[in-house]
Amino acid sequence: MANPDGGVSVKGHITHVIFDMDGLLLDTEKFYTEVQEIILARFNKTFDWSLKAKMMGKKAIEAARIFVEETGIGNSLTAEQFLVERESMLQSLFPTSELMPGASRLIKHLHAKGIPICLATGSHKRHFELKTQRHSELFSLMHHVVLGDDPDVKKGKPSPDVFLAAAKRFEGGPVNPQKILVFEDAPSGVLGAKNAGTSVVMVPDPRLDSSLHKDADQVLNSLLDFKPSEWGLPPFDTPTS
Ligand SMILES: O=P(O)(O)OC[C@@H](O)CO
Ligand SMILES: [Mg+2]
Repeated sequence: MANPDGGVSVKGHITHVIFDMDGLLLDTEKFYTEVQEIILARFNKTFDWSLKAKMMGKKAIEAARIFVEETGIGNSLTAEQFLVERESMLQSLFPTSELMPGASRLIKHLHAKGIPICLATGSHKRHFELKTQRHSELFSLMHHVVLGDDPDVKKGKPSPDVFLAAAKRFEGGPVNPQKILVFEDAPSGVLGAKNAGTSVVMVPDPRLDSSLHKDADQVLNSLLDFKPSEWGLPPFDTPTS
């Protein structure tokens, strides 16, 4: 559980780290929000953060079904049609993806200290490639990447599938989930990681209702605020650690 002051109540000796991608390492959630607002405007409806919270972190088709059902537009637009409609807009936005604050510093630090790191995202391969094309050097530091369309990921977050597949593929895996720390921004992702038995640091968008932080072991405003030593990980070399 998260402490109100953002402190750690569950300390563990972490040896491996799993990163979420969208909204955690890359500032891509804003693209989904933008295109969903455009589509809903056609139906004279508005997109809000309670719906956003239900969609984020999920596989594309799962999020699409939630979108058409919750907004009540399902009779006019199917989940499949919604995905087609948003695709051309997303394809032009994704290559402009930028890193979230502190993402590069943390990935490079853990890699330099020999901590095995990997990625576990709901994004499928085609979108992953578009989003990371300007950041291939950084993402190449990941030991492996598990994508939403991976055959081992039968169900998207909050199912533990993507995290269990990620834990299995580390050198000498499967790694004991108690030794793994997951970084997530989405409520479904935090729950998926807990369902896999790992510890979770949540870095939520400030617009997300704080009641949705409750399953995380630690809640931070930014990756820049992460203190590796609180989790038994090597500290940053700079004084800011
Ligand atoms: O699991 P992440 O990397 O957040 O990706 C999910 C994404 O498809 C949008 O929410
Ligand atoms: Mg995410």
